[in-house]
Amino acid sequence: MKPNNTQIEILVLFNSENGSTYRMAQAIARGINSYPGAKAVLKQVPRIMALKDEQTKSFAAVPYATINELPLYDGIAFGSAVHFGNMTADMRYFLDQSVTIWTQRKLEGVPATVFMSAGSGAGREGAILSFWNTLAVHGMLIVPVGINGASEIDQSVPQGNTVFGASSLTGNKMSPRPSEGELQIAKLQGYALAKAAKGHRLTSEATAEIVPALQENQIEAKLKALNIELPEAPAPVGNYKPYRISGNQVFINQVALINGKIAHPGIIGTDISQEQAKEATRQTMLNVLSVLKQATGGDLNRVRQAVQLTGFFNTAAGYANHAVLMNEASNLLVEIMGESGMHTRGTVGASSLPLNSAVEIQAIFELKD
Ligand SMILES: Cc1cc2nc3c(=O)[nH]c(=O)nc-3n(C[C@H](O)[C@H](O)[C@H](O)COP(=O)(O)O)c2cc1C
Repeated sequence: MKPNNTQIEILVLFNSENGSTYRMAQAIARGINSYPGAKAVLKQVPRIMALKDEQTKSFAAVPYATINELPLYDGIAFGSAVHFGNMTADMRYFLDQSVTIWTQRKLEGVPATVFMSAGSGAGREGAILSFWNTLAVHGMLIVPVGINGASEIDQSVPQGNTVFGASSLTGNKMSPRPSEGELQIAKLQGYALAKAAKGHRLTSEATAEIVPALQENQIEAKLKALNIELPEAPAPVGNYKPYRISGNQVFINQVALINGKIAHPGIIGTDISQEQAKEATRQTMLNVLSVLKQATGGDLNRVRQAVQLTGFFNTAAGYANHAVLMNEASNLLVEIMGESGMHTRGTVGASSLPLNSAVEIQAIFELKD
C-alpha cells in the first residue's frame, strides 16, 4: 500500500458469477505484476446476495474488498460481468457506498481501468463507458487500452477487445473463453495501468515536496534567500499612524531610522556622499517593508502588489542624481516581490526633511481581498 514503499500496489477488484471476469482479472494482475516494482492485489466486491454454490467457485478463496480500502492503492482495475449493457448490481451497490471517499476526493487522480466479461458482447463498449462515468465523478485518471496488442491476437475468432478496455465474449464458443487473445489484451491493460500508477506515485511524491514550498510565504522566503532581516518597525514620533489601510490599499511613510537614530543624516552632496545616501535609501525602504508586514498582521503573502513609491531626497541645490538613489529602493522592492513589486514612482528633491533624514519614502501597496 501507498505509505513510504517503493513498490506500487494496484487493486484488481472484480465481480464474477461464473468465473470469466475472474479469469480476466487474473490476466490483468499478471500484466500488473510484469511491470517492475508493481504488485497486484486481487479482491472481489461483496455480494448483495450470496451465490448458492459460492464455495465451489474458482474465486471462492479471493477475499472481499471493503469500500474504505480503495484509496490505499496506487491504482485500481475494475472488472465486472456485463449485465444488460452495464456493470453488475453487486459492483453498482459496492460503488454506491463510496460517497464519503468521493466527497473527501480521496480517489482524485488515481489511475483506474475497466475490463469486463460479456456473453454475446451486446452493449459491452457502452458498459465500459458507463462504468467510466463513476470513475470520472471520482476524478480518477482513466486508462484505456487503445489498439494496444489488437493486431497481434488471433483474428480468425471473434475477440472481445475494445479500445476502452479488455472484454471477453463468453457466449462465443469458437474458442475457449476467455480466449488467449482476450487474456493477452487484459494483460497489456494491466501493464498500462501499472505504468500510469507508477507515474501517479512519482507525481504525488514530487507534489508532496513542492506544495509546502509553494504555500510557504513567498516574500518571507525571498527575504530569507537574500539574507535580509527586516528591522523593527519604527514607532511614530507624532500624532499619526505608521500605516493606514483604506479599502484594500496600505499607505506608509518612512525615513531612514535605524534603532531610533537616522542613518546618514544630512544633505546629499554636501554632508553625505551618494553611497551613504543609497544606504539611507535602502534603510528607509526596509522600514517601509517592516511597517507593511505590521499592516498585514505579519503575513506579507496578503500583499497583492506594490502601487506607488515616492522618494524625497534632502539634496543640495543643483543635485540631479535622484533617480540613482531611488533605484536603490525600487530595485530592492522588485528583488523581494518580483513582478508584483513593480510600481509607479515619483522622485523629488527637498531642501530639508524631518529629523534631518536624507531620505523619506511614501509607499502605497494593494492587499489581496
Ligand atoms: C442478468 C444478466 C444480464 C446480462 N446481460 C448481458 C448483456 O447485456 N450483454 C452481454 O453480452 N452479456 C450479458 N450477460 C452475460 C454475461 O455478461 C456473461 O455470461 C459473462 O461472461 C458473465 O461473467 P462471469 O462469468 O464473470 O459471471 C448477462 C448475464 C446476466 C446474468
